[in-house]
Amino acid sequence: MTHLTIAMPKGRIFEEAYQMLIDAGFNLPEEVEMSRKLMIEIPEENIRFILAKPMDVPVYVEHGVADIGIAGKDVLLELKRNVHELLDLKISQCYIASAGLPNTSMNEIAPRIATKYPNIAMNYYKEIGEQVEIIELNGSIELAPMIGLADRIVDIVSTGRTLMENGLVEYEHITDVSSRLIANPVSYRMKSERIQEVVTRLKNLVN
Ligand SMILES: Nc1ncnc2c1ncn2[C@@H]1O[C@H](COP(=O)(O)OP(=O)(O)OP(=O)(O)O)[C@@H](O)[C@H]1O
Ligand SMILES: O=P(O)(O)OC[C@H]1O[C@H](OP(=O)(O)OP(=O)(O)O)[C@H](O)[C@@H]1O
Repeated sequence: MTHLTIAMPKGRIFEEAYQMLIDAGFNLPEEVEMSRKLMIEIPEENIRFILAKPMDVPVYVEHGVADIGIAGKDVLLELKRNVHELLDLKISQCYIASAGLPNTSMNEIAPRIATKYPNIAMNYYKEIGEQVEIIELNGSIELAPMIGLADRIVDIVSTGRTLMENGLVEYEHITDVSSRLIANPVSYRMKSERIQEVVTRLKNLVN
């Protein structure tokens, strides 16, 4: 059986994605999420997992140190790495939207947009013909309009609870997001049978 290295995102996607692999019939230990280990060998399946920051998964896959990986569509759109997108796993579903304080219009001269997705935000405002100033943050994006740092944010919305509890409203729905199975292009050719088997087994669960 060909060896596979799989890059998994730590954090909120991990548990659902790992459970999906178990449901797909892979013989994996149940207690892995309790561990602090970042590299886990599963000799029974000839699989090695590496546990990376969600934004770093496509980097490991593009460089070929992981053959396949699981990444949010938000991360793929933001980073535009050279990886193949094989399957929409339809987990961690959410969307990217612009939001701000209610009943406010954007400053006419270079409105300020706070986001952890500078490329997605820039492309969106370019498409709709708005010239904006991007303020890049790493988290707690909703603070920016409340404290007067930005006119709008571009961020993930799932239940809408974070917006609501911080007195913000959604303005534009930008794009839908879910987690995707991705592959290194060379691995995809060299290990096609093994990778295709993973795709087929996961596809049965998605449909
Ligand atoms: N509220 C949410 N509901 C559902 N999915 C989400 C939500 N927020 C983010 N996601 C998805 O989960 C992925 C990982 O998010 P997570 O919050 O675990 O990490 P992160 O905030 O990007 O990284 P960090 O480890 O720096 O906190 C995102 O790339 C996105 O696809
Ligand atoms: O619509 P909701 O269900 O409230 O989810 C949306 C929130 O979830 C994410 O934040 P996260 O928990 O990852 O925190 P951070 O980005 O501030 O680190 C996202 O950046 C939103 O703030």
